[in-house]
Amino acid sequence: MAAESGHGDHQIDGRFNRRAVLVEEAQRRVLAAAGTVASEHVPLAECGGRRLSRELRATCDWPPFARAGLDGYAVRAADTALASPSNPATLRVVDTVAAGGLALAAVEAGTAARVMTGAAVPEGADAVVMLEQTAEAVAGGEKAALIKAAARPGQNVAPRGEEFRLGSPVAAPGELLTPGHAALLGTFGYAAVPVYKRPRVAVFATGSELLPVEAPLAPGQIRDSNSAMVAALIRECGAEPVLCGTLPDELAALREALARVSAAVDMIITTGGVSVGDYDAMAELLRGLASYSSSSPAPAPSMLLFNRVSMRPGSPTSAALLDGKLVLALSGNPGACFVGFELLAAPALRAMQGDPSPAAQAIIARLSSDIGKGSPHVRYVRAKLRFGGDGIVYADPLAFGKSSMMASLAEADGLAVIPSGSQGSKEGDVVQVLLLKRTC
Ligand SMILES: Nc1nc2c(c(=O)[nH]1)N[C@H]1C(S)=C(S)[C@@H](COP(=O)(O)OP(=O)(O)OC[C@H]3O[C@@H](n4cnc5c(N)ncnc54)[C@H](O)[C@@H]3O)O[C@H]1N2
Ligand code: MOO
Ligand SMILES: [Mg+2]
Repeated sequence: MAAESGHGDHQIDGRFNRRAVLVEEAQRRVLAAAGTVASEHVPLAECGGRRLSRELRATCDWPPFARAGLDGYAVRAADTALASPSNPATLRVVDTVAAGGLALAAVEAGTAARVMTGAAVPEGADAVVMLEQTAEAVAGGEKAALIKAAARPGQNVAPRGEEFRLGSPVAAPGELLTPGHAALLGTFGYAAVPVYKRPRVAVFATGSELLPVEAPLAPGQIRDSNSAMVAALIRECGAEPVLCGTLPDELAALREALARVSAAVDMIITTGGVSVGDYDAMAELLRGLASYSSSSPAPAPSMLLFNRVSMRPGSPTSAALLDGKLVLALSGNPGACFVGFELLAAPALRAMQGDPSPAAQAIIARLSSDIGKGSPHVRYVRAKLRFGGDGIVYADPLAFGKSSMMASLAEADGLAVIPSGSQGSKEGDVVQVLLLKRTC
């Protein structure tokens, strides 16, 4: 092992030789390494929450025919120009059209067709008068309708192509499909929908102190809570966690477990073991890699992307490519693990599914209390958002927000971004808040 100079003779393994990158640079490197996953077809009824992998267009005009918006009579508006309750227009009824049916007769001057909501408006008619403004009658021995209100041309008729023209775009690649999209795609006959596959993400919790969740506590040990948290976060990003359990703080065990799962997943997330402790084995594994270089012409299959990020919590968060697979090594501290996921893993997972704007959504809010101390690193403070009666959104910083703490994680709906600097932020300051509950 190469000796490090200037740190005392017991520091022989370079574990302190870590250069911090800015959050934006870390995000850029991870996104560049993430790529996109392959696509697949899913049944229409299962497309909600998936991301479309290619543009879909209207396969016909929509509506495909002039459509009655109400139950009533299809008329020529001109025939009703003078109609009123006291002076109704009397029109001979030439046909009755159910939704799904077609009129056999056209509506000519002096005639009308009874139509149901959703029926094709017969040729010749240009308006529909609602049934409530009509009465049935007999005129000259034939069925007639009394029209008691003047109709405007086009009234209660949805013209062909009003919403979509054949070939016009319906949904763009990367769009997160909603129930509304399902309706549109069904309308245009897309029984199977091309979507990005759900990225498969291996999750390892490293730490010899970790017990399975179902185990009773033992002295000095804790249950692995990161695996379940990260799995839930992965699902929120539309990806599929592959839970790989816990690993001891041993380099060989880590190396072997990661290599074994690598081919079966699109990304690997580990938690723990990334700091400078004697048993921080992920850090040791990553130290063996060549470092990222912006000037290298092509990425090497295995390289360290970064092993320190200028942020709190989560400064030891690391990322690498191992045999071409993106590995995000999050901190073991639950708060830092959560923040590292939101800032680095979540955008990568969204980008892998074609999301054109994968960064966290942010709003501007007013801090409701001081974030006392300054920091050389940008800080992400768990906060609860609140709508003040004054129309302003407030960010209430939550108690128990330290990196090692969990109590505020469940409650937080945003991360208030406190810029680096000597001051911290004060009550009333306007800050950016990254939203944890995405709406699009
Ligand atoms: N001398 C220094 N010590 C530390 C530094 C430093 O710069 N110098 N950095 C601190 C910071 S900041 C962080 S963050 C942590 C990062 O620690 P690791 O990522 O190495 O994580 P571990 O050491 O494995 O564990 C930390 C903590 O989290 C608990 N943990 C771990 N895994 C889980 C899990 N799956 N579920 C629940 N809790 C977990 C673990 O028991 C520890 O308490 O390092 C600081 N130290
Ligand atoms: O960077 Mo660590 O995550 O503060 O505690
Ligand atoms: Mg550690």
